[in-house]
Amino acid sequence: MMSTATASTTPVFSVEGLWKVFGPKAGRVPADPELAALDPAGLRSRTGCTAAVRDVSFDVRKGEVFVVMGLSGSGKSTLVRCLTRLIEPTAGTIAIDGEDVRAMDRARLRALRRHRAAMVFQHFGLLPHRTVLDNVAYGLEIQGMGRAERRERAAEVVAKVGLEGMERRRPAQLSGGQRQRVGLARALAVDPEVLLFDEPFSALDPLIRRDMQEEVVRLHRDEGRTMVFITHDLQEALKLGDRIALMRDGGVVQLGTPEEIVGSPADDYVREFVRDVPREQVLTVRTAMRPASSAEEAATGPAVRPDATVSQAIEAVSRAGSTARVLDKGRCLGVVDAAALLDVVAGLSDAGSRAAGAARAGAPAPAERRELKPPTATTTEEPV
Ligand SMILES: Nc1ncnc2c1ncn2[C@@H]1O[C@H](COP(=O)(O)OP(=O)(O)OP(=O)(O)O)[C@@H](O)[C@H]1O
Repeated sequence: MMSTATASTTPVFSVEGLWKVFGPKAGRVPADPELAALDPAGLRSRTGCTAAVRDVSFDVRKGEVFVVMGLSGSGKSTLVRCLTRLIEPTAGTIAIDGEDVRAMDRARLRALRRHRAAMVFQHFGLLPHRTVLDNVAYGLEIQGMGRAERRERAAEVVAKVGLEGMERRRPAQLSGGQRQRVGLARALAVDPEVLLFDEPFSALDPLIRRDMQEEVVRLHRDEGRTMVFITHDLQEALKLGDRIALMRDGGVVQLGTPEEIVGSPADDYVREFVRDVPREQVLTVRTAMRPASSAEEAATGPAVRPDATVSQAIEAVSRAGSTARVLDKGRCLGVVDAAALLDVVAGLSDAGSRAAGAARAGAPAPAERRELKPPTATTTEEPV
């Protein structure tokens, strides 16, 4: 998504050294370095325990979509349920807006789940005998809001998620996608600070799934809502995530933007995970950019934005038949040419190989290149 620049760095959730261990005397596992270092099979045979979340630390920043991705059993649901203590953590700290979640009493926890961090589940959790409107109003009802006011508020949210006209239907009279919209509307109705999604779209057929993903993108763009989104689907993660935490065996193997995960995988596991991703659709032109070689090159050719994908730049370069300029607020940051863009598609563009290529050609390595001041040019043109 393009919204990273607008997300501030204030954390909504701040998680440090979090563990969730299932099994007998679970608490001894994080406390004992020898047990904590065992692999899943070793831990199970020594202790009978499973570390569903092992020593995980991250922040969820205000306004971002934070995706937790990983294969089945990697610990995604357990991790996200620990955030509001739907599952009780074994060790570590969790704060929401600086407040210690593990120190909250029952009343405070209830308020956290009702007002501050609402969960949207895969299986909707709708009440079958209630209408759409009353399902959406449910969260407001348990907050103690009066009937007229909550129905008015619910009607607004129902319209917002595209269910206008269906207010009086019951869940059984809706399609899967429509039911998921009701679930989403119910979470939104309480106007939570953060929305937590547990694989909400995995049961939907692909077209409806895409609709719902776009709904999430729209909500994020229009309302700047903070979201934590669990998925095992890489495409979904790349599409929705400002940042992605990739989990394996309870740990986070890499945390980064889609571009960082696809462009600089942390290890072979991540590399294998992202192998089939069309790189040009995820990596931005910054990956392929070099300083303009002349004032003329900085002043001519089609313009692209710094967050344009390589694929968009390829289109611009092909149409124009020339190098494209990367423009940010009228300033030329650098240029991209067809050869560098093709390198990205071919997977030859990671920092290591570019540095090696540059050294072979006797040119400065990328890190040094950034020191060079490219010729700048100002223009009023609108980049693609
Ligand atoms: N209540 C439990 N008791 C024992 N083990 C559990 C319990 N809940 C989860 N686990 C184990 O913890 C690990 C992580 O499970 P979790 O459900 O968090 O994974 P997930 O990534 O969300 O998987 P999925 O995508 O299949 O939902 C798994 O090995 C699972 O078997």
